[in-house]
Amino acid sequence: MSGCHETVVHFHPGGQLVALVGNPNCGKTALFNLLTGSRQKVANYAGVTVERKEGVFRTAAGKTLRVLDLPGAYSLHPRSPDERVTVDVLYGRAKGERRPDVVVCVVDATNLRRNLRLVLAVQRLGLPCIVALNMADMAARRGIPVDAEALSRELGVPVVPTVGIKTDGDRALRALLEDKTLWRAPQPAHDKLHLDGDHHTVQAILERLDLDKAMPETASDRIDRVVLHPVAGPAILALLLFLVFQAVFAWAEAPMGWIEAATAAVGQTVGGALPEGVLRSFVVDGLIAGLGGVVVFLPQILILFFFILLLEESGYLPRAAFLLDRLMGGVGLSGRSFIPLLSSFACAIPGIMATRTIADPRDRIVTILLAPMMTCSARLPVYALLIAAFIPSRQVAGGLELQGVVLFALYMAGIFGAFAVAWVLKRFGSGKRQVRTLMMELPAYHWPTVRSVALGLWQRATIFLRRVGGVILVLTVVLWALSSFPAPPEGATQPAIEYSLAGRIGQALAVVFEPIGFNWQISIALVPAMGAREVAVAALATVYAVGDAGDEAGSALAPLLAQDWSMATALALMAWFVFAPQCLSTLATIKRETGGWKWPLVTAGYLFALAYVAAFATYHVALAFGL
Ligand SMILES: Nc1nc2c(ncn2[C@@H]2O[C@H](COP(=O)(O)OP(=O)(O)OP(=O)(O)O)[C@@H](O)[C@H]2O)c(=O)[nH]1
Ligand SMILES: [Mg+2]
Repeated sequence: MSGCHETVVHFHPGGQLVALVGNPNCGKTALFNLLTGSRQKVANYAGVTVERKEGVFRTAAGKTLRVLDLPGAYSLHPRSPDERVTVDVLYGRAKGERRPDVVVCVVDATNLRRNLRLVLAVQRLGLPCIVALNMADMAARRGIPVDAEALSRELGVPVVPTVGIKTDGDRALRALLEDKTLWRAPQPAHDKLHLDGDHHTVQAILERLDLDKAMPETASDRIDRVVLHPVAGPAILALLLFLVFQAVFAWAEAPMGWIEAATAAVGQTVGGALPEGVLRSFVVDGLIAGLGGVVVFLPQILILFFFILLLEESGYLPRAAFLLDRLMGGVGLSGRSFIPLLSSFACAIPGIMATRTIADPRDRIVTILLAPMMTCSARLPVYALLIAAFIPSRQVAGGLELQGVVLFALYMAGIFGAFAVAWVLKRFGSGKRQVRTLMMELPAYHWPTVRSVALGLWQRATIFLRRVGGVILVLTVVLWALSSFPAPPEGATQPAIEYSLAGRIGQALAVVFEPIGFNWQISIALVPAMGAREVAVAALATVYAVGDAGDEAGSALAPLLAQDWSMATALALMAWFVFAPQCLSTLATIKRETGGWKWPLVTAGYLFALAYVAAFATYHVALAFGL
């Protein structure tokens, strides 16, 4: 395509379009999932959805409607990139999307004062509009008597109660969408007053519905008195995080043992059945050693996500953001950056996308730059492998498991690294910035349902196994081939792998990596690990399995490494992985979100530099201590 003139072709797919619009965290995505059978992410904090997502709703009469889930918005004057997505759709400005035929205004029945203002603004657009009075269960439990019919008379549009977390909680909404009279031409735009006027209109409605009284104190308020307490709050947060890391090691031990045993058994059976040769090496050293080496970390990843899901669903996350706002303010970050950074513990990609909720462009860029330093779940296999090989499993001070302590320290290293960079950017960055207080909503706490946690874990397991069967498999096979060919010349004295292509490349790279303590096997493993960090584990497993021709098939990698590397090397490699931006998809996401090559290049450059310096320092300090 030529870039000369800006002709934007708007492609509007057919089918009548329903858009779900509402304040953040009112349950739009929960309803969207019920209506369309999708499984988009639902969690108890504002700003979960940052892109528009489409699904299909089939009416009883067999008609299909296209349904859009949209990011939450407080008003139709967008302040952050995610709100802009919603407002663009409502005005028909979204690229490749037509203007909705019907808007479902989702409102949180326990917070009508704020939610109704957006409804009034949407009504003024003149689009056919209906109201889903969501969280009807919560309102009933709290004794807030919202009368849907009375509200419908006040607003002049249909109002139906819904419960986003109950199967069939969308029944009334479905019935309404079936109603043909809904799909008439747009209503005339209301001529109500704007802004301040809306405030009074809402107040008048609430008074007439007898809903303007002071709310009784809720259970959430009582919990918050402890959780947000200036002393108890941070202590609880620290304890919680610490428990998570202990659990990741303690609980995973047994299931990891099973997977290891199974891998070894498969390796031996298959290895025994195949004749000595290339095919056997491919299956045993390439596939089984490589992939088995990664799959073994599934239990740890699931345990980590189990806790992340609990924190997300319970409503604790915004509290943690609130507690850390002061601390983050000290290094020039706002509490707004907390949730994007925390999401990056799963994976930097959703974390970087979540920065769309940050209104200030400079804050957003800084958060994007820091997100890859948070320890994503792809690093877990690498850390866990090195810890299992080099850190003895024993109790230290007060019954803490040393391996868990080291893992915690690695996570902390990423966080402190990010804070240090943020501080430098604040100190030497351009211009003075005013400090703003964090305005963040604290949603009501609720118990995560077993169903939603189970579903979340299932999704994580599938994502991980798909990675193993996809990118990790491909890269491992490529590495196996490079390590196996060409075969060594006649009368070769060194192990065969040293004559292979991988061996040669590794030895060439080792010149760069030698000062930080990496041998050629590590150097070669780092190359395919640019595609996905876990590949480092599969690659090491393959390189050592191929290189270790005489050894029993399917033997565990950790003891091999423990024999071959010094402690200093292992620690340096851990330090490298804290910082190294070993993930092309993250860099691609940064390019997409910032719209250019500048920021992904800056990110890659400074993180590789940091990684090298950190590994160098770690290696030499460790050597000095005689490790
Ligand atoms: N009790 C109750 N909880 C609900 C209901 N609907 C949704 N929730 C919960 O409310 C929280 C927010 O739901 P989401 O669907 O993620 O909200 P959203 O409006 O899509 O939020 P954003 O994408 O951040 O704008 C989640 O914890 C849901 O489980 C409901 O009707 N009753
Ligand atoms: Mg959502």
